Amino acid sequence: MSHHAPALEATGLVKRYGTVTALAGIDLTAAHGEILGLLGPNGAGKTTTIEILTGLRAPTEGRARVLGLDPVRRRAEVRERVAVQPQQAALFEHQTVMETLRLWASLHTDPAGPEEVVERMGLTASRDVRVHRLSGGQRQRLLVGTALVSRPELLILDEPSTGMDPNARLDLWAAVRGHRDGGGTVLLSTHSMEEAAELCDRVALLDRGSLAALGTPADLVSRHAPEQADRGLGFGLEQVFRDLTGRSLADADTETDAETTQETR
Ligand SMILES: Nc1ncnc2c1ncn2[C@@H]1O[C@H](COP(=O)(O)OP(=O)(O)OP(=O)(O)O)[C@@H](O)[C@H]1O
Repeated sequence: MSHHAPALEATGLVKRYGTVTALAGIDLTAAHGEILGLLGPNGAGKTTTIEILTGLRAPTEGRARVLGLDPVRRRAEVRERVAVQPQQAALFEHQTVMETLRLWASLHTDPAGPEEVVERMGLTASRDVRVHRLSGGQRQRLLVGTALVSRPELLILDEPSTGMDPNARLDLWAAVRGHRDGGGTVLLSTHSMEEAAELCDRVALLDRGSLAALGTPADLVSRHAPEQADRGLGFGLEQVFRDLTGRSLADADTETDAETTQETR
């Protein structure tokens, strides 16, 4: 096992779709046991980065490694050790929360117990509820739970808190921290500066396919926006992004708030 390699490593990643440059040369690493956030507005290249790291797409140029493995060539091994939060379509609408988690557990040799996962995701009260009756935020948490069932060394989440109300978000954050505290590594994308500031050990600020900055939230704020330090790190990160790119993350965040209202029904 190549445990000395970083948990993930991207070197000079470029991705072009015809004339569109989605990634313009990104360098990233995450250490084992770290929560690394990809923070950027819509179209910054977060999903493309994740798709390359999970082997769904090959980069146009550059190199990606997860747990020391080439995600395209060593796909089978990567799939055993890396879990990606699945899409909504991976859920069966007529199954209950527990049935869903048991089904996912049955696909792995040494799964986490569904009971433990349901509790970690704050879904105990909904354990016997069918998927089609769950709120948007509950479905999201169930999807993250299905990824946790495999006890992955690396957990990859693409905008996991979309559609969640503030309490659901706290449950999600606790589960993500729990995974890290158990030795796992987490890569997550977000367009919420608050989520990046509260949850991530280090944050990569992505803007139009380029890395604007990479560091701990506290370091980024003290280096680029020290005058904002006492207004909170989330606010500070917004200012860092604005200073470095001349644009705002907040526009993207308004969209999250609109989605969040769907949770209450
Ligand atoms: N299959 C594709 N064909 C053409 N262009 C694409 C394709 N996928 C992504 N792009 C473009 O690449 C850029 C980066 O997109 P990407 O989805 O990685 O951004 P993102 O940061 O994840 O944004 P979002 O929050 O909207 O998902 C965008 O300009 C997007 O339009």
